[in-house]
Amino acid sequence: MSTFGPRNVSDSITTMTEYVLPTHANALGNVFGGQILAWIDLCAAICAQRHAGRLAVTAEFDDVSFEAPIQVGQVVLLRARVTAAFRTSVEILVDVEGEDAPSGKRWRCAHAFVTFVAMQEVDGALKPAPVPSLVCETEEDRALAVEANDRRIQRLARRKRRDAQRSVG
Ligand SMILES: CCCCCCCCCCCCCCCC(=O)SCCNC(=O)CCNC(=O)[C@H](O)C(C)(C)COP(=O)(O)OP(=O)(O)OC[C@H]1O[C@@H](n2cnc3c(N)ncnc32)[C@H](O)[C@@H]1OP(=O)(O)O
Repeated sequence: MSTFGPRNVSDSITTMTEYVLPTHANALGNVFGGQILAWIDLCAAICAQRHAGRLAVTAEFDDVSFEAPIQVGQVVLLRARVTAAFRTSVEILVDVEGEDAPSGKRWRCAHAFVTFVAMQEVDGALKPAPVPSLVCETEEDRALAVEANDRRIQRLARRKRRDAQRSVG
């Protein structure tokens, strides 16, 4: 059972804006995929912790594909939302867009589903802790929550297969 009351999807929506500097970019002048993943992780972590009311750690990143590049001098916009809350874990969707600030032009760059697990300290060690349930406010929220259940089933099946392979090896 959750130690906190239910929370709305809108309570934890998190946005971040980053300016792409030369230190973020590869030799082509495009932002590194790994840098985008780091920003996704941070944005999702803030969102998960806002929902959970606790520290939360990254458990799994689902597949991420980079649909269009973002270049030095352009802007990266990230928006994270909770799509589903389970017992101790939440699924977060992060959408990433590029923006050319002077013209206002925006384009879709990437999206990722990331699972975070809420943690609490027990006898000096961090252990998974219950998260509040999620209140869907819109039709889109409800659709994402249904799809999140399917993704969770697949994710946990993958985890089981990995664990089984490790115990054999
Ligand atoms: C007090 C200290 C103050 C410190 C003040 C510092 C403040 C500043 C903090 C900044 C924070 C920023 C955070 C950024 C984000 C990181 O960078 S976090 C760093 C990277 N991540 C990690 O190091 C996590 C390492 N992994 C682990 O610790 C453990 O595997 C986990 C994720 C806690 C899971 O532990 P476990 O023993 O397997 O737990 P288990 O009970 O089996 O499962 C718990 C839940 O995890 C889910 N789960 C586990 N593995 C998976 C998986 N692969 N896929 C999906 N779900 C999974 C389970 O389904 C379950 O969910 P529920 O069904 O309960 O909803």
